[in-house]
This record gives sequence, structure tokens and C-alpha cells, in this order.
Amino acid sequence: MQSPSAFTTAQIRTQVRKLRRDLSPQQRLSAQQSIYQQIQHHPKVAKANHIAIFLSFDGELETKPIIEYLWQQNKAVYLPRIHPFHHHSLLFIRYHPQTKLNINQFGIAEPKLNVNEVIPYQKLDLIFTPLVAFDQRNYRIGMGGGYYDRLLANQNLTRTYPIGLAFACQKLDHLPNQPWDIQLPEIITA
Ligand SMILES: Nc1nc2c(c(=O)[nH]1)N(C=O)[C@@H](CNc1ccc(C(=O)N[C@@H](CCC(=O)O)C(=O)O)cc1)CN2
Ligand SMILES: Nc1ncnc2c1ncn2[C@@H]1O[C@H](COP(=O)(O)OP(=O)(O)OP(=O)(O)O)[C@@H](O)[C@H]1O
Repeated sequence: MQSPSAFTTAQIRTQVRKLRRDLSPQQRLSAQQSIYQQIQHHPKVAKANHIAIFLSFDGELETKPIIEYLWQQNKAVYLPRIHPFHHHSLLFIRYHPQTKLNINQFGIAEPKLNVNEVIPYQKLDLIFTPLVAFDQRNYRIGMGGGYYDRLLANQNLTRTYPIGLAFACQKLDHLPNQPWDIQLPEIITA
């Protein structure tokens, strides 16, 4: 998309969400194949034990095959859920093949809250991070809740490596960034 500086963050979010939903099944499948391969050859994924990812919605790339791969590799996989009383933060909950899911207020599947399955986010080795749009500097904008911005701004996250996952159509030249927006060290895209 051209000259994003002419648009507000909210307009960019709406437009890129539509681009993402409107990808053809063929475009989706071939981009996903490339992204899955990049993940399978990624040294930081190979080294990580505790890995957070997300379940796809709203045209996000399909993460189920990534989760299946991580399970095969005996990784502990975690999903975000909206914190029950701390409304702008996320809890990460262990995701097993048999974990029961609920649909949250946004229509996203999330694990039930079970205190025994919660991991303090500082213990995550890797956080696959959803995003709506990103730019050449790896600034990201998300769904607008500020959940990942707050999480990744946290100074205790010294051992945790965030990797954004996105289709190439989600990349813009230059996002109008807010002071709190986070620059990701890496975004896997195709
Ligand atoms: N797959 C996935 N899971 C995720 C995220 C994500 O981006 N992708 N999130 C990343 O942060 C969190 C959820 N954040 C979200 C924030 C806003 C909306 C949303 O649809 N907002 C509506 C208003 C909905 C309402 O208030 O009823 C809107 O903006 O129109 C959805 C998810 C946690 N889980
Ligand atoms: N580190 C932070 N500390 C306090 N408030 C924050 C922080 N990051 C974001 N916010 C607040 O969260 C709100 C939403 O932020 P923003 O629109 O940038 O979210 P986003 O990046 O699109 O969403 P997400 O991170 O959930 O994918 C903003 O109004 C902002 O005030």
C-alpha cells in the first residue's frame, strides 16, 4: 500500500485487515508454505522450549500446522487469553492437543483459565506475535488492544525473543508510529 503517512492508524488497520482477508486461497497456501519452512529452519525455534503462538482469526495466517510441528518437536506451546480482571493484559496458557477452548468476546478461540497451566511470560523463550501491519523498520500495529505492545515493552523480557508472523501484503513503507509502538527484532513473512 502506498503513502501510509496520509492515513491514520485506524484507517491502516481497517484496510490491511481487509487485504489480509481478501488473499486468495492459492496466495494464502503458498505464502504459508514458505513461512512454515522458514520456521522449521529457524535456529531460535530449534533452541526454544517454551513457545507462545496464537490461533488464527480474521484472515491471519493459519497457525495450526505450526502448532502441530512444535508439538512434534516436543515444544511446550502456549496461547494468549485476555486476562480475566486485568483487562489490557494477556495470560499465556499451555496448549495441549486435548486442551478445551472457549470463544472469547472477539471471536478468538482461547484456552480455559487453569492456574496450573499458566506460564509467567518471562519464562517464554519465543513469542510468535500476531500483527495487522508492519513496516521496513519492523514497527507493528495490531488489533488495537495494546496487548502485545504492553507485553513486549516489559523490561523483564530479557530471554524472550518475539517473532512477528505476517503475509507480505501486510507490509507498508512507513507506519505512523506512536511512542509505545514496538519494533520487532524479526518478522517472518512471505
Ligand atoms: N489470533 C490472535 N489472537 C490474539 C490477538 C491477535 O491479534 N490475533 N491479540 C492481539 O492483540 C489479542 C486480542 N486482541 C484483539 C483486539 C481487538 C479486537 C477487535 O476485534 N476489536 C474490535 C472491537 C471488539 C469489541 O470491543 O467488541 C474492533 O476493533 O472493531 C480483536 C482482538 C489476543 N489474541
Ligand atoms: N506499553 C504501554 N503502556 C501503556 N499503555 C499502552 C502501551 N502500549 C499501548 N498502550 C495503550 O494501548 C492502546 C492501544 O495501542 P495500539 O493501538 O498501539 O495497539 P496495537 O499495537 O494495535 O494492539 P496489540 O498490541 O494488542 O496487537 C493505546 O491507546 C495505548 O494507549
